[in-house]
Amino acid sequence: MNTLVIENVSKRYPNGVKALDSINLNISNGMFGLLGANGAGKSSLMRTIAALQKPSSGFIEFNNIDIIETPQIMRQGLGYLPQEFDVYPKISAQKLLDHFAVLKGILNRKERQDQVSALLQQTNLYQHRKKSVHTFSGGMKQRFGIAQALLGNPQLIIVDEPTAGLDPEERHRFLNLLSEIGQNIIVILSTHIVEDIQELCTQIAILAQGKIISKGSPSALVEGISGKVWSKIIPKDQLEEYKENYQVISTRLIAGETQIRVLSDKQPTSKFKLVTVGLEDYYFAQMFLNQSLKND
Ligand SMILES: Nc1ncnc2c1ncn2[C@@H]1O[C@H](COP(=O)(O)OP(=O)(O)OP(=O)(O)O)[C@@H](O)[C@H]1O
Repeated sequence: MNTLVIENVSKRYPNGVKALDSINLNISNGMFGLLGANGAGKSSLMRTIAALQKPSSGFIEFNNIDIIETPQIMRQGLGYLPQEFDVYPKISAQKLLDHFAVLKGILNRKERQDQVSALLQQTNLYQHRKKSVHTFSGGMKQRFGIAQALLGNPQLIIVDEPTAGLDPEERHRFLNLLSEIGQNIIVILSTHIVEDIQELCTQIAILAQGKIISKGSPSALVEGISGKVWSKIIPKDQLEEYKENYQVISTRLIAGETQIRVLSDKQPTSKFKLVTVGLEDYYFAQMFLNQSLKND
């Protein structure tokens, strides 16, 4: 079992932005989802865990090794698929993966060929191995990104917002691949898309303005607000009024009508219907409560 321990990690950039504020997380094998809006600090945390930047304070240990003191250990044992990974020379997928394998220090030719073939198979790209990666679809490129991240058998994989721009089928395929990999190692998936993590991640954390505002198993978190979210269709011009009187956590347009979802221990009025809650409701509720705390 692999373990990643993050204790009191903060990061302030030279321009004064505090991107991470006392982060504490304990992560072991499986898929871990890090959820947060744009600018919440997800990439800052991913880069810090990947030992690509040092935290301003705090402590990170991977399998009992201090990775702030010895970042090279982390960089060697890690697979990282950054947000921007889209620059490919015009050579075949197989050759490019072989090249990445050399960069990862897999110098034995036979070992390299075996790993490259196995990874192309695992990511379902073997039949496309002779094609150049720049001709691949978005989903194929992301799967290629995972193949390169898996070179050298890393025990920790970090994927930063991997599903942006993928169509539903490719997204599904990609997430299933990650979940398969997560059975034996730690996979950290950072995303602002709730559906990406609700079914596949065993543990999640929600990040807002550099702080973890909630963490746990998705089902336990969702259970915590079960029976407390109510919906109502309202005239659009009354939205502000409802926001003043109720804890409106989300608004959506359904078949041209405005539906609000409200957080409340009791049924607000007889016109409100109880909602079967999902992770998205939990996420919106947390964001709402976090914002209310800040406004107080
Ligand atoms: N190298 C940097 N120098 C200065 N500020 C930075 C740097 N990188 C990120 N920031 C700032 O830190 C905050 C968190 O950014 P970060 O990219 O970590 O968030 P994110 O959750 O990954 O967002 P996104 O999904 O938009 O990438 C933002 O205010 C951002 O402008």
